[in-house]
Amino acid sequence: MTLTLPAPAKLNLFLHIVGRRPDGYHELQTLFQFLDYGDELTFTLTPGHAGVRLATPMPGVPDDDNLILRAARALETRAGRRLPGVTIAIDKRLPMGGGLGGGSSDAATTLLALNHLWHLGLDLDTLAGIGLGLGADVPVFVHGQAAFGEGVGERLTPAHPPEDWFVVLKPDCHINTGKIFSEEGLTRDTPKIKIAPAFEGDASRYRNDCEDVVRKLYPEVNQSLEWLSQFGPARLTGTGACIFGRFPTESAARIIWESKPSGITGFVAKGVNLSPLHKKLTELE
Ligand SMILES: C[C@](O)(CO)[C@H](O)COP(=O)(O)OP(=O)(O)OC[C@H]1O[C@@H](n2ccc(N)nc2=O)[C@H](O)[C@@H]1O
Ligand SMILES: Nc1ncnc2c1ncn2[C@@H]1O[C@H](COP(=O)(O)OP(=O)(O)OP(=O)(O)O)[C@@H](O)[C@H]1O
Repeated sequence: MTLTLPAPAKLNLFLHIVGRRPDGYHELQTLFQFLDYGDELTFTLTPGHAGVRLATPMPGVPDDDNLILRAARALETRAGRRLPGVTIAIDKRLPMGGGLGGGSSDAATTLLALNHLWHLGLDLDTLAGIGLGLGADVPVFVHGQAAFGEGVGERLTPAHPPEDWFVVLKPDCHINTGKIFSEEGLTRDTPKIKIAPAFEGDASRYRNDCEDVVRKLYPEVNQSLEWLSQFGPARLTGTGACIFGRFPTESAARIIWESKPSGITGFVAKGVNLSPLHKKLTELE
């Protein structure tokens, strides 16, 4: 049996750092929305062969560190019994370390796919709990609904931001999340907002507290933000390196995309409040 499922990107439409936990992790307030663009994972049951293996290893990521295998193993441990073998092939489209949550999304898709194929019957809260052990962004991908995130992003309240179109640009640099969170100059004391539906539709109030530090350290990001800002508000997602601009229609987004400076990669995609993963799983039922 074979199952092919999407692992979509996320955007942090805004990202406020509101404090720091005793363990050093930063407390955030963020608005997550999914994009109808991402990786694609194909799961094939191999009952004759025990174990989980990757059919397409990822350059630069040893298999044992790959969040896909780590998610599968965490699920096996939770099940506490021998499960049919599975081979996982990956069509990797999301840039790594881009702030689009690619690795976390791959992990969430793996948790949901194997829960289905292995007939484990675990609910989304349980899967999100397992996912949180793999990364702070995994729970939102497991739940599959646009959401306000608090804590490190694991306390989620469903949200309904406008489903606009985005130009996403990937400046030519790699940003390590841990490095940004350890920068001295990072804003860490943004006052907590009372999370209100009025805030989610008001894009003029969206801000990313990592942006100033990232602009200073990575001139490529600064230049891309300056360029995209000519056409409307442009923001960093996560700790970067990707940035996004919001447009009301696909054609408006494509016109800007076509005129981007040479040497910048990226894509055009629609913001969606139901994850394409959950849409596909519902269609399978
Ligand atoms: C920036 C976001 O993408 C926003 O959605 C996420 O908070 C990042 O979450 P993530 O990718 O799971 O982050 P990780 O790769 O686990 O974090 C790497 C490092 O960044 C720091 N880190 C991360 C998240 C957080 N809320 N506070 C932190 O201080 C920690 O030192 C951690 O060891
Ligand atoms: N399946 C995977 N896909 C991508 N990266 C992975 C995967 N498994 C492990 N990694 C590791 O995780 C790191 C971060 O990758 P990812 O693409 O999730 O970053 P990101 O988009 O910045 O995520 P976030 O927004 O959650 O910080 C990579 O540099 C890589 O070493």
